[in-house]
Amino acid sequence: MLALDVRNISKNYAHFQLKDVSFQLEKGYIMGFIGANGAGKTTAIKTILNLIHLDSGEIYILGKELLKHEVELKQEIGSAFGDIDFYSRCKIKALTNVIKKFYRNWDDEAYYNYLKRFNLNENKKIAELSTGMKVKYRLAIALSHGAKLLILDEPTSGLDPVARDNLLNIFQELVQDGDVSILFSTHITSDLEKCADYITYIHNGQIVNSAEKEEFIDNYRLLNGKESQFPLIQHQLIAYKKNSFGFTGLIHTRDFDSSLQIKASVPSLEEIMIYFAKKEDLHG
Ligand SMILES: Nc1ncnc2c1ncn2[C@@H]1O[C@H](COP(=O)(O)OP(=O)(O)OP(=O)(O)O)[C@@H](O)[C@H]1O
Repeated sequence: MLALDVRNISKNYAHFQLKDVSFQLEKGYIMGFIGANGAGKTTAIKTILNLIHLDSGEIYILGKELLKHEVELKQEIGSAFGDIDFYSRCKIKALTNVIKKFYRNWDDEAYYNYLKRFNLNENKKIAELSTGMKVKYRLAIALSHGAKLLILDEPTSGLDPVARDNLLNIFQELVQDGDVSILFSTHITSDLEKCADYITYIHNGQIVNSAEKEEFIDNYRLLNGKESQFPLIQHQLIAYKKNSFGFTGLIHTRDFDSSLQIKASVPSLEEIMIYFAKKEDLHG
């Protein structure tokens, strides 16, 4: 079953378009949503939460159409949106007492377990929470109302390496039973290498690729060739950099002719992103 099915969504802003974005997340898995600054991650995430209206397309969550079942689905979605900084003078305890009234499946026992686990003191004011504590508080809320789909915009940014590692471990634990699914955006590709099952890559408002992580990476090869080899392959390269020995370039695996004897390796996610950004510089 699909936890999330995004079908051909589009959104037009004056200077940016989300163009025909489609991707699917299977129930019980973690999907990393990547792309450069301004690529459209937050815009796409906001449409999935129906915080902004679509111009076209459809979104299905846990098999139900978002627009038709929004109230019901909001019970099943845990997100890290809604700025809690607004309630800075409020204590965790007081804010939770307000929030929990919105959720029919609220589970106090689970909530207190998460507070304990995340080392959160409910007598602290929101203003007293560090970035990492705020992420954990939001997660505690999402997990205590029985959310089946977590949609998180850069949950690990601003966390120190230890806190990040802890959070990624929690993500992995959450999906273990197959009931919870997670979509999270990030710029930190090592997060994805550690815990994402699927990767969706958005570039200039369009999906470049959405696939299982190993398959995603296997779509590309990083070439390291001599100057004399460059003309043989230049037109197949997604992007390249020249250096004093020759060139390095990214290519779709399907376009690579291994008989050319050019050294090829499997790129990292970071390298894939860097070369896609470079493509703009090369082709305008
Ligand atoms: N309300 C809005 N009105 C007009 N343009 C907008 C609006 N919100 C976002 N945009 C534009 O949409 C584009 C994509 O922004 P978005 O925040 O979705 O990118 P992002 O991938 O999340 O970037 P980052 O990694 O920097 O957070 C940007 O060019 C931005 O200026």
